[in-house]
Amino acid sequence: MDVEKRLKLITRNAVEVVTLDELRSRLEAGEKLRGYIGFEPSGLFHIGWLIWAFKVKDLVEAGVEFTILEATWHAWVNDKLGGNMELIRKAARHVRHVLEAIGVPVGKIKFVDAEELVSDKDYWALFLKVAKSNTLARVKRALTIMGRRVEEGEQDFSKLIYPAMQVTDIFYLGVDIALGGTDQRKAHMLARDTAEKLKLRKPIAIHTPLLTGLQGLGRMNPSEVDEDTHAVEFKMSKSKPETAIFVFDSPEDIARKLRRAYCPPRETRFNPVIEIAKYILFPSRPGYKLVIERPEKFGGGVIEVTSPEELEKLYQEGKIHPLDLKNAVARDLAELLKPVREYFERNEEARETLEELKKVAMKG
Ligand SMILES: Nc1ncnc2c1ncn2[C@@H]1O[C@H](COP(=O)(O)OP(=O)(O)OP(=O)(O)O)[C@@H](O)[C@H]1O
Ligand SMILES: N[C@@H](Cc1ccc(O)cc1)C(=O)O
Repeated sequence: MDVEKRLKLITRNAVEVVTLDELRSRLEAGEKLRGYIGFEPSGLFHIGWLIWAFKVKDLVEAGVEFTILEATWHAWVNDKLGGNMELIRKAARHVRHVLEAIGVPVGKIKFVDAEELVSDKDYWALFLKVAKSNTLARVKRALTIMGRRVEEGEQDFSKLIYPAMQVTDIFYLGVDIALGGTDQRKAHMLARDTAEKLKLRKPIAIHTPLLTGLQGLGRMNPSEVDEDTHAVEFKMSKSKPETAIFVFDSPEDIARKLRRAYCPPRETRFNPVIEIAKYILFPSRPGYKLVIERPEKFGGGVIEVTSPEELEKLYQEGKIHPLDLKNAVARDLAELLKPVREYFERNEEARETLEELKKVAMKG
């Protein structure tokens, strides 16, 4: 694959690449690129995670050597699953099953448990170097990468070391590319600045969009919501199961959840139904068309939408009714997730892990 093709594949559907020039020059130099993403194994796989999972697929296809970090210790620091490591590890296995079910080439990916990193004293030596290169104020500003407001992050001291651990992960794994949703930007910027101070190579950051939870913004006005507030309060999150569609949900559950979802007429900003189409359905395969049917009593007919831009335009002009949009999105999302449901039916171990996690995770 030539450089332009690889570049296109690596960057498509991403919100930003920091920086594109660095990525291009490393590709042009013919370097073997290594990338990673970390996640906190602490619950069930929601559809927001498909966005980064599709990007992992693109990166592997573009020849990037990829590692997935199961951030078990970070989940502990972040009070997930009551710090129960056995459950945290099960949650990590659940994610691996889902990735396999949606066609991410897990055989070509290296999975690393954070336990491995922290059992090496070199990791902690590196951690101290990272910590020494940064002020407490700077680290505090990055606390939103844990999905918490800064004040919450100060509740117990362990949380203050989380951002420096995440930066240390990047250097310890020696990756060129750090992938994550836009809520991870502060960790990646901290890593880039720290790299400069420690004379290490700056990681390139690739950020994918964040899917808004089904509750939307509630009574907030979209123009009043900044990126941090959106990430902490309104993104779809496994810690708030009522806001999420899970990848193993039945078509009926998907339809029911979407019928109740926030979807104000003509408003596309932070509209989760529009975003599911834009970030998940359109990128899911080339040539995808969203076919929206209008009931007979409202004049009938079918609208075929061929791009996210067209969808946004038609919706803003009031040419698509929210309920018709919800029905079309529910139908195609259920179809997209069929292989996941089938995988969980077939694979007993995956099903058992899922059932166990459901019991704990659904309690919130
Ligand atoms: N709603 C979302 N849409 C897209 N990406 C997401 C979403 N939520 C999390 N991510 C991405 O998934 C990765 C793992 O995030 P994380 O473990 O914090 O998930 P989470 O669902 O927010 O969990 P929690 O509720 O426990 O904070 C990160 O790169 C993050 O940016
Ligand atoms: N902070 C990330 C999880 C993570 C942890 C460690 C890492 O090295 C990378 C990512 C999140 O909450 O989504």
